[in-house]
Amino acid sequence: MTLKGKKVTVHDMTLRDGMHPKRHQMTLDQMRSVARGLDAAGVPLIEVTHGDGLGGSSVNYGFPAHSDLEYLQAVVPEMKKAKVSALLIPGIGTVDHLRMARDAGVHTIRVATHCTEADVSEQHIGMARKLEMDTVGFLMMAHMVPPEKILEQALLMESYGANCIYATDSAGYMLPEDVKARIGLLRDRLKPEAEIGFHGHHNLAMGIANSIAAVECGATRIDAAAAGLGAGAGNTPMEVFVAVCARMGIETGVDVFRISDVAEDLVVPMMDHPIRIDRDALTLGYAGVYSSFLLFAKRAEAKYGIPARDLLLELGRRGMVGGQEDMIEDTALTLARARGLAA
Ligand SMILES: C[C@H](O)CC(=O)C(=O)O
Ligand SMILES: [Mn+2]
Repeated sequence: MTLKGKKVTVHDMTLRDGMHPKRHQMTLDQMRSVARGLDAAGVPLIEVTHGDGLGGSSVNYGFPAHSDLEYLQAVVPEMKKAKVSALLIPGIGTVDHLRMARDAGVHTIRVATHCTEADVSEQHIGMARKLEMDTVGFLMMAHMVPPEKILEQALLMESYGANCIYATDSAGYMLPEDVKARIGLLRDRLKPEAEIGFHGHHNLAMGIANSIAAVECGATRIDAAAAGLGAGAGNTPMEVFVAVCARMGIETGVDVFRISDVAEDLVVPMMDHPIRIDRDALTLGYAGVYSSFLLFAKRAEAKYGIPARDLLLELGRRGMVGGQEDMIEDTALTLARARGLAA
């Protein structure tokens, strides 16, 4: 199938999903300079917030170096062409956060729920539409249920007013056929004017292949991060995705060399550890575990002596999903006791 001439909106994740491996400690200067670089490279949409979205600052998710408002105020006025988005998980972020983001100049709001819980997004999606924002429904951990369930949940979000729906591979578990089944069904059954998006994680090195599969099946928004800076083994690496699109004739409007310079000169130097498929990140993708659990599991390994890989496998067996971060330590303690490592 030729994708020549297809237009794709590349949505940058470096400054939001990339907050997970930075333990939400990016400085305002880092946010500003990366955002300026992305804008100059032609990236049209850039997400900025705590890794867990607006209001994520908490014991459960981690305290950031700056508030969401400070980050937004640092980035929004710097943008010449790019628009800024914010993620919001109902229950973590409130409608007051949403209004704050809109007042700070946020253009796109992405209301994220677990893939079976779209019904909790009605109020936030409805409010975003009332505020005339570009409103996206973001279904997380979309590998956990069949495509028909994703469609059911997407239709709910669409009925609340979302103009774009994402299937989100939060665990980096999906293979291209899994992506095609979900994106293809959404494209067939949502309104023709609804956009479809895909958000990938690179834990099985499928970020690019899965994103291209999504485009083949009708997705027009693709998430990616410069140098892949994101949870787990990172997001789909933006500079690679843009280069592959250029080779295939898919139009992103992003300059390959400028975005690779952003990745190399600005993002790689600010990594606290290499974003790569180490054995723990691989386990996320292999066992279908939420990517942002990675650093929690590594910390629990250091504290309780339970290998992060064993812990992640157990979290996968228990079907733990985003929002259950407190259960990681609890599970580590249970395993440590069972192995005689803790009283
Ligand atoms: C809050 C999560 O990090 C959202 C996300 O990027 C994902 O589910 O993947
Ligand atoms: Mn993600």
